[in-house]
Amino acid sequence: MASAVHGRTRPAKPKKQERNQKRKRDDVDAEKLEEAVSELDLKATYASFTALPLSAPTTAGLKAANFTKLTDIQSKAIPLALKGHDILGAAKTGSGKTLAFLIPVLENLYRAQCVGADAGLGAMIISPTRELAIQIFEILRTIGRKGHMFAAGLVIGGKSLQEEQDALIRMNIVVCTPGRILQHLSQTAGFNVDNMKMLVLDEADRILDMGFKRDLDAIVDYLPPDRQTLLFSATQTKKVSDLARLSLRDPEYVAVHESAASATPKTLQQNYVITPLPDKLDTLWSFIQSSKKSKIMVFFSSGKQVRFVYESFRHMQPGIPLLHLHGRQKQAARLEITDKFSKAKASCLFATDVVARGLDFPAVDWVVQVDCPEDSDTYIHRVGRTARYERDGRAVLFLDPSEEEGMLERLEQKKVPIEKINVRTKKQQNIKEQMQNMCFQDPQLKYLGQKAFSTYVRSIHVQKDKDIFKLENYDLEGYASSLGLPGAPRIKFLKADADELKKRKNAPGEILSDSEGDAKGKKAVRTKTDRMFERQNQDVLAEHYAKMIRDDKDDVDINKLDGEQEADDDLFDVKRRIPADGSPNSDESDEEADALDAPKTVLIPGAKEALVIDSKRREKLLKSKKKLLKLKDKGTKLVFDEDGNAHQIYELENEDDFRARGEAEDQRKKFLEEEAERVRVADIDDKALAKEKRRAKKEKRKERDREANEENAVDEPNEDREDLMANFLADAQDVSEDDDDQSDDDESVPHKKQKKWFENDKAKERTEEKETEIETFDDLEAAAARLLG
Ligand SMILES: Nc1ncnc2c1ncn2[C@@H]1O[C@H](COP(=O)(O)OP(=O)(O)OP(=O)(O)O)[C@@H](O)[C@H]1O
Repeated sequence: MASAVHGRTRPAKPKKQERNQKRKRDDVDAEKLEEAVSELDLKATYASFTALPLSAPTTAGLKAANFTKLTDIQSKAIPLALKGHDILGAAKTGSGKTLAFLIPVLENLYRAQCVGADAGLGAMIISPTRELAIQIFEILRTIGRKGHMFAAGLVIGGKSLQEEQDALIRMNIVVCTPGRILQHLSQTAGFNVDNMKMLVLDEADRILDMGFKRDLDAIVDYLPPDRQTLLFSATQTKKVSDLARLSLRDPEYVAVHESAASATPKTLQQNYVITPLPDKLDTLWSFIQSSKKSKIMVFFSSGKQVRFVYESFRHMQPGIPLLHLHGRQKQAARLEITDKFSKAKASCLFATDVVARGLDFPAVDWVVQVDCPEDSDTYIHRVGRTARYERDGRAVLFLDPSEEEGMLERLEQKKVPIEKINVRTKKQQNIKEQMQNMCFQDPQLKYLGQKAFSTYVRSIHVQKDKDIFKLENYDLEGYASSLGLPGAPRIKFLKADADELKKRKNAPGEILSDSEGDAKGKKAVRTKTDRMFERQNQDVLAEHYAKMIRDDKDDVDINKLDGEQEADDDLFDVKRRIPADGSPNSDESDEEADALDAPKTVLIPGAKEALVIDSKRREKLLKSKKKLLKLKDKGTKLVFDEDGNAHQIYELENEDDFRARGEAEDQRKKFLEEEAERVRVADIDDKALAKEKRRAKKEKRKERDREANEENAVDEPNEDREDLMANFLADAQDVSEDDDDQSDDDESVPHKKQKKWFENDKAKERTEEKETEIETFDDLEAAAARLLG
């Protein structure tokens, strides 16, 4: 079989004459096979591949790969599919569904002689993830390599569109992801799907759900309606709406395990442990410590958690190789990790649901679900990464006490047998202090912890099944502390969630800021802890802003970031000095850290009273002359006469002297007249002076404008400035917003322009004056943004 991987074609090229001879043989074979297939008895049970009317190349390929006996789903689905039926195939995880659709694809195209560039695309196999598409493609190559002439390819993105386009127009079979194939359907000239005979959706329920709905509907619009459609999944449904969307023709529902006692493999042992959210990492660490010789997959609900736990556990040297995988890593890194994990004997892979479905890692011993899955289907797919094809496997689910009842009910409805177990107290280790120390010493890690916290909280917030996930039931303060954070980060929810938020206004800890309240401009009450937290994270946020202008992607190694930060340290130190002990958290202005052991009393010269020194802040005050002046007595202003005698500014005149000068009333009148005249004269002078000053100022301003105009004549157009600033600030302010998890992943603010336009020297001077005091979160953002300038 010719194969085009990522757009590069690697044909196994027989000579032309040989090819023609082979074609003739295949034609004859195809006719015979057609006859044999039409005679297939659908009621019979086919135990071995040799019992099926399969082409010589497929039979040889299966044999070479040591596939001899059919699994249940293969035995039921393959004969139907060979006969051209549409199929809804449902069977447990690891039961061999991939061959159940790949064999019919090869065979049906072979019999139809849909081979060569002229034949166009014969079959499209869609997978929800790139990893799964690659795996399917590899199996297709394995069983197709013994003499099939099809051009098969993988179209999953991550490579140049042009390369893929060139290969795609020659393909007979394509394995693809929905987004990328849709792009080609709409953009690739010469990509002909008019003769397409088969459409296969692996993990069909996933591809049919909301996430892919638009892509899939658009793809189907391009495809010929008279094709054969095969849908497979371990959690397949017969939803009528889906059948209509795909215009299935009398589909056969093949659900081999429907009558089974459980929806999961018999060889899988499933347990759950009740682990309050703040203890989850302790339990996970303890588990890993006691399973160092095993191959383990650990599931989390977000990539941020995966990264944080991976980085922090790595620091703690668990004694087992750790790997991590999530959707925001580069494709090459993802492939390398899946490859490493496949080959590993003992290893622990932290992952998101990107590897929950379909992936066939050999010999996984344990699946651990640290974060409760969103529904029972996700649970089934996750645990299905172990106990595959008759092997044993174990799975353990961590449940917060509040999740227990709801989740167990859902699992029971889906026929998932699961039993409670407890962690041995002797084996349970407590790593909270270590986590805190690590976050304390490493702002990068603390930053990741904050992101992990906020993505977790958001993931709970958006969960649909509120019988399981009720945000107010979780101990979020405790959770933050277990991640090593000094307090629970404040989290903004989207405005659309306002109703939900209203219900949770009285949630414990008051850590959730009400976006509705924010929208109305109401200022939330900031507690002492809030202020402390905001201050303690200035380094981290500043680094985050810095990262926004770096071409950094999410999978950047944290050690590398550390290295990069070293170079930037001076810059950040100016704004926020790390105390001598090196601890970024021991900010002198933190109220908590402010208290002294015992108050002292100090006498300040000239002060009206003794000063009690009961805090570090007051102690610091002693060192500032300017501030001390405020406490001192103001003193008395005296004037000296020509003889050097001191007088008060206003001294009472001797009464006799006063009377000698005439009547008091006359003296008053005279005084008023003289003063009025003096004021009038002074007024004229003042006005002249003010006029002169205004003129000079105007002159100066004109001069400045002239200079600025000259500069602008050689610079970039002025109007860009405001836009750039607005764009940059809009991005920078989104620190606590995540979700998408994208804020620190897709930073692409143009560095050069920002630097150039962010602020001029004058503005810098002005802002530097202002930036000494950082009181609010806005101040903090502004300060961090200024650092970038
Ligand atoms: N007929 C067979 N004989 C021997 N091994 C088989 C056979 N069919 C499949 N397998 C093996 O069983 C394992 C699971 O197969 P496959 O990945 O197709 O399962 P699946 O049902 O698609 O699982 P999931 O629902 O998780 O996607 C693979 O390692 C595969 O090589």
